[in-house]
Amino acid sequence: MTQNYRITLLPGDGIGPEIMAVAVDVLKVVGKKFDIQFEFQEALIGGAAIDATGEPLPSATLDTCRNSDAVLLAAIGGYKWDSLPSNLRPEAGLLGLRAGLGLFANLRPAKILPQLIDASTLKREVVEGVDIMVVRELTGGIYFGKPKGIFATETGEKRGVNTMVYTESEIDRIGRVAFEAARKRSGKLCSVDKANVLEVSQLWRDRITQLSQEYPDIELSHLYVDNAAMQLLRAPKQFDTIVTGNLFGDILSDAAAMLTGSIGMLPSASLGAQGPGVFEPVHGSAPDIAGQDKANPLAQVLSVAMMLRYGLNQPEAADSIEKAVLQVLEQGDRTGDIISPGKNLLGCRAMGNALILALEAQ
Ligand SMILES: NC(=O)C1=CN([C@@H]2O[C@H](COP(=O)(O)OP(=O)(O)OC[C@H]3O[C@@H](n4cnc5c(N)ncnc54)[C@H](O)[C@@H]3O)[C@@H](O)[C@H]2O)C=CC1
Ligand SMILES: CC(C)CC(=O)C(=O)O
Ligand SMILES: [Mg+2]
Repeated sequence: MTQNYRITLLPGDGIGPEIMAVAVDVLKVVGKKFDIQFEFQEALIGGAAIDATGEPLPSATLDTCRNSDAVLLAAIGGYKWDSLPSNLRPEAGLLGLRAGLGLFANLRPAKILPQLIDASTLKREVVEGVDIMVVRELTGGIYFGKPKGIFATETGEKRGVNTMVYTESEIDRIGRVAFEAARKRSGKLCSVDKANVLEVSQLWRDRITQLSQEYPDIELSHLYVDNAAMQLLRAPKQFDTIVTGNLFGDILSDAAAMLTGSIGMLPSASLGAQGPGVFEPVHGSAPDIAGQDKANPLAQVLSVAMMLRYGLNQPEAADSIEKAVLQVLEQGDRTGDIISPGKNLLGCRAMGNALILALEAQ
């Protein structure tokens, strides 16, 4: 029986529309292959939404997303909107989407693919076999805490303020996601915080430690975030699942990306307790290469695979996409972000075409 899904597409800004076009082509082919019917509805977010409506997240966009089975987001942001007040910037649209859909858990896998071992800036023996899952809290912490703003002091000097806040329940719910993820993987969980300095991190560490009593089969460790950043580059294979707050997870997942060869390879899934998830690359809108057909669409395409696996329960279709990605890499196809002497340098569109051929040939 044909399965029907309504997918909201949020292409956003910069390279967003270029990589989204590839993702949609891939979904159409996968739909035919697995007898899945996708109904696409496109909506505005970020700079594109600001230009059209004056707001980074029009309420119509949130309604469209809520009224769908899954949301596929590319990226938002760009130089054009950088001087707007923070509540009107494209990034506010992204944060509003995450909060509006209650997407507190962001899963960011960083796995080195055998074909890309020599594309990492780290030595082969350091990265070979790396397979990390960063579980990042996504709707709390310093990106959402209050007070926030730029205020004038009594002397008239400006003072910028953001506040890192976590409640016990926010820590517990992301902690549970991470312990469960670790249980499905190798049973090791590392919690990353800054408990030597921040009270919010002391609470984080206490709660995660407390929670570990419910998961006696999971080996829990704790690291301060500065050490964790260093360890990720020194000996990344010591990590399996990492759980951390919003800001630390944002930074550590970009660092983890470079273990895999390029940030253009890393997908993510943003999930809540119920309702549609948002599936999006880890990277941003790459304004430096936008409109030049240079973007790597693979993080977006692998986010489609995460959507099929985690959002729509279509694991075979997800497997098929991941297999096609391995196939194009195996045949030597590379976009310019991946260090690859002697390989076929392709643009975004051509990489998409190669993927389609690989899917059709399966
Ligand atoms: N989820 C989102 O929509 C995110 C949006 N942003 C926004 O994106 C804009 C640019 O931010 P940046 O700090 O430059 O981060 P970025 O991730 O957009 O780019 C960093 C570097 O990686 C390269 N890169 C990123 N994705 C690539 C891809 N798929 N293929 C090839 N190269 C790729 C870029 O060309 C750039 O040199 C900003 O406005 C920022 O706020 C940043 C991160 C996440
Ligand atoms: C614009 C940021 C809030 C988004 C980001 O960097 C991310 O989610 O990785
Ligand atoms: Mg980021």
